[in-house]
Amino acid sequence: MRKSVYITRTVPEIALQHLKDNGIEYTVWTERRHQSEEELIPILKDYDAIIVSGPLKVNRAFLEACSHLRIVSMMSVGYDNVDVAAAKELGIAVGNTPGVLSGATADTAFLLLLAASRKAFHMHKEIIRGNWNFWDPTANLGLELKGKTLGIVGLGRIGFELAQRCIGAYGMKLIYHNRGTNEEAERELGAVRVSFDELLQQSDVVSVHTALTPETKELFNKEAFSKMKPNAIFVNTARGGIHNEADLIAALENGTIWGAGLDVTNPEPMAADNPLLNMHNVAVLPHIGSATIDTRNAMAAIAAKNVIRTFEGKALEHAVVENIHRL
Ligand SMILES: NC(=O)c1ccc[n+]([C@@H]2O[C@H](COP(=O)([O-])OP(=O)(O)OC[C@H]3O[C@@H](n4cnc5c(N)ncnc54)[C@H](O)[C@@H]3O)[C@@H](O)[C@H]2O)c1
Ligand SMILES: O=C(O)[C@H](O)CO
Repeated sequence: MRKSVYITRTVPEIALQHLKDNGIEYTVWTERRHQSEEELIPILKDYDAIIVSGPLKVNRAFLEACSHLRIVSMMSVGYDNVDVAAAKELGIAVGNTPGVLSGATADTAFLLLLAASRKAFHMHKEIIRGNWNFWDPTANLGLELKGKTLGIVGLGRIGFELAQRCIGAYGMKLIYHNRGTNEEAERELGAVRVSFDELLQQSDVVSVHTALTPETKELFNKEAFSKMKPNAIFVNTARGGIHNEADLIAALENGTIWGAGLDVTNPEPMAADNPLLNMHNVAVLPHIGSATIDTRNAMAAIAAKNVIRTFEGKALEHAVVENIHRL
């Protein structure tokens, strides 16, 4: 049986090597733009599988048009752009790449937290413009993190690694809000589970690490920001849809909260004139949470192995929708 996979963006070589070693034909879309669903659907008629990197809407309509696919292999841990119920109904496996990217993404959250707390990105821009305002005792002042309270909404793999960094570096106290109890974090990091409102009220840093779901969509809105401390920093490395961007801008402009660090925005990319890009206490990155050489290699390898295992009729390395019905 012919086995072929379409890969929506250039991926690390290790993925291609795994596919070659297993006799799987592949095509890589090498242009530096994401193809639309409309462009992809006719192309995919000639393929048995797809490796997805990017914001492709793998919704019911897309899956129904491509119901011959054996697997949608996500090169990401997040799968909020996939209609999982439709994939299950149609018998299409869905794989993802959890765990291997937790450290790199936690590093990005930590970087954004530090950058926002010390206005680092703003001052970097000022230097480029030739504005060196140094040794001014009352200018460029930031916030310190030592002994402060870190509140994590969605304390899973990435949140745990961020907490380790904040506790190790600054002895921060950890509170969290989750659907369930994270016993490991309570035991190893002294985490205390609180309600969402208690977390907003008590935290000096609020970092969100849930998936984007109907429950978390715009969870951080005007009401949520209004409950936070005026010197609090909001960090989002999860998904831009979890915050309402207009409400975030207003909260920062009004001094409702102190600063923000964002690896994800709503929408992506954000407009070049977005006020967040010119705020002193805000650090923005273009969704690079997992973008290290090691991590992207590891993600690419899992994405390829999930395809290979599907063609072999084996359980996926990491499954959102298992291909078990094919065994
Ligand atoms: N910026 C990036 O490049 C990047 C990289 C990796 C992951 N992400 C995002 O980070 C998310 C988290 O990844 P992870 O591997 O840590 O996931 P995870 O599943 O290990 O952790 C998520 C946690 O959120 C909790 N949760 C889910 N819904 C909740 C709700 N409504 N209220 C409170 N808690 C809730 C879960 O119980 C879980 O503990 C991903 O879904 C993805 O969207 C972004
Ligand atoms: O979910 C993930 O893995 C990252 O956001 C990359 O899309």
